Amino acid sequence: MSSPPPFASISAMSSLEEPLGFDKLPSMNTIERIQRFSSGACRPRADDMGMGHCWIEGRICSSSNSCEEDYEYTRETFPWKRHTRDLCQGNRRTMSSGNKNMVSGSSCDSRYFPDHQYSSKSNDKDIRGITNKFLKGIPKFVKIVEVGPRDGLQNEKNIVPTDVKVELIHRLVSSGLPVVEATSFVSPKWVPQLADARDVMEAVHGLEGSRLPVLTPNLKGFEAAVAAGAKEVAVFASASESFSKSNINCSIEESLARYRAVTRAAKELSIPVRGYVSCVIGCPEEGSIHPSKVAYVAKELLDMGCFEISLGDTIGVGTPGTVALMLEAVMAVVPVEKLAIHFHDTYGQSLPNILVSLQMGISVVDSSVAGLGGCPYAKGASGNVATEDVVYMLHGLGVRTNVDLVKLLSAGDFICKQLGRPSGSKTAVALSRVTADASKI
Ligand SMILES: CC(C)(COP(=O)([O-])OP(=O)([O-])OC[C@H]1O[C@@H](n2cnc3c(N)ncnc32)[C@H](O)[C@@H]1OP(=O)([O-])[O-])[C@@H](O)C(=O)NCCC(=O)NCCSC(=O)C[C@@](C)(O)CC(=O)[O-]
Repeated sequence: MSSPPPFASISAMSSLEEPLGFDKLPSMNTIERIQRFSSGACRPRADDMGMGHCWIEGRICSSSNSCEEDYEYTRETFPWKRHTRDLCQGNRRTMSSGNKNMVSGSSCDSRYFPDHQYSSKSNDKDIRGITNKFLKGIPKFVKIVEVGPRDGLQNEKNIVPTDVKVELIHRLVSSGLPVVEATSFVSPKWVPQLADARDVMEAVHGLEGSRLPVLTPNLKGFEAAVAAGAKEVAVFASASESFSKSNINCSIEESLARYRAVTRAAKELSIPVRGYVSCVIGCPEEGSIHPSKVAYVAKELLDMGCFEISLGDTIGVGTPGTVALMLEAVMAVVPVEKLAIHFHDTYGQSLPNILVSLQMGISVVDSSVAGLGGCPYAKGASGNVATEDVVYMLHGLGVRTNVDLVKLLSAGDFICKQLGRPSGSKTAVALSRVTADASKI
C-alpha cells in the first residue's frame, strides 16, 4: 500500500500537536471538580487505551447525573485526552476515505484544529484573568504578511521555475493569508532569482483573496511593477549605513530620497506603499544598531506616506530584550498600529521576539512558509520565522489569524518538495511525524 500524502490524516491528529490554549488551562475550581469527579465516581471504559481519562466518558458513569453535568467542561478542558483516543478512530476513518481530507478544511473534522479551541465556552472568566495577568496587550487578531515567495525564494541557490512560484502563491492565498508578498522588481543582476517578476505577476493577475505586494527599490522598479499589474508595493531602507550600501548600493539618505519619489508616484495612482527597515537590531558589518537609528528611518518612511512600517531583524540576532528596547524607541515616533515585525530565526529567537512584540501592541507579523528565506546581501542570515510556527503559536494563544493551518502546511510541503529539502518549520516537521505515526496505526 502506498503511503498517504503528508497531512492527509491530519484530521485524525491527536491534540498533543495542538498548542494548549489558555482557554484550556484548568482553574482551581475545575481541578477540584475533576479530582472529585475522577476519584471513583466513574470507571474507565474498556477501550480507554490506558490513558486514564475516565472522566471524559461521562456517559458511562455508574453514578448519577454529576457525570452528565461535567461532561461538557471536561471534554473541552482536556481535549488532548479525547483526541489521543480519537487519533485511532479518526485515522481509520481517514484511511478509508482516501484523500478526501487533504487540505480541505471543510471536509476535515474541525475538532482537530487549533481554531476549535476558541469556540469553547468553558472557563471564560478564568481565561480572561490569566491573559490579563500574563499576556497583557496581546491583540485578538494578527495580520500575517507572508513573505515566502519573495524573501523566501530570493536567496535560493537554484533558480525556482516561475510556475512553481505561481503555484506556491496560489496555495498560500488559498490558505487564507491576507497578504502574500509575491516577488521583487529589483535588478536581475543583483537578484537573479527573482528576474521573472513580471511573469509571476502576470500569472497571478486576478487572483483574489489576498493582497499581493511586491518590492521596488526605485522608480524603475515601481514603474515595472505597476505595468505588470501590482496593486501594492514595498520599499526597503536600512537602519545600517553599511547594509544599505551592500543591499541597494546607496546611502540611507539616498535611499530615502529614492523612496520619496516612489511614494509620490504611488500616491498619484492610489497604490499603497509599505516600508521596510532592515538591520533593526544588528548589521552583519556594523554589529549592533542603536534603536534611535531605527526610529529615525521608520519615521522618515511614515512621513513619506508608507501605510505600514515593517521592522526587520535581517540577521536574526535580536532577543526579547533588544527587541523591546528597539520597539520602545520606534513606538515613540510611529504609532504602534502602523508597525509590523519581521524576524529571521538565526538564533531561534523569533517566536519569543514575536510574543514580546505582541505584548507591546504589535498586530502585524511577517513570516515565511516553511521558514524559507534569507537576504543574499546579509551574510549569515537564516530563514524567516516559519509561518506555520507563527500560526500555531498564535492559535494556541487564542489569537485569530484566519489562516487554515492544514492548507498552509500543504503549501509548505509543496515548496519543500520542489526545493528538495526538509521544512524549516518545527510545527510542520512535528505534525508530519504525528500524521506518519497515525497512518501506521
Ligand atoms: C537598487 C539597485 C537596482 C541598485 O543597483 P545599481 O547597480 O546601483 O543600479 P543602477 O541604477 O546603477 O542600475 C544598474 C543596472 O540595473 C538596472 N536596474 C536598476 N534598477 C532596476 C530595477 N528596479 N529593476 C530592474 N533593473 C534595474 C539598470 O537599468 C541598470 O541596467 P544596465 O544599464 O546595467 O543594463 C540594486 O542594488 C538592487 O536591485 N538591489 C536589490 C537587492 C535586493 O533585492 N536585496 C534583497 C532585499 S531583502 C531586504 O532588503 C531586507 C528585507 C526587506 O527582507 C527585510 C529584512 O529581512 O530585514
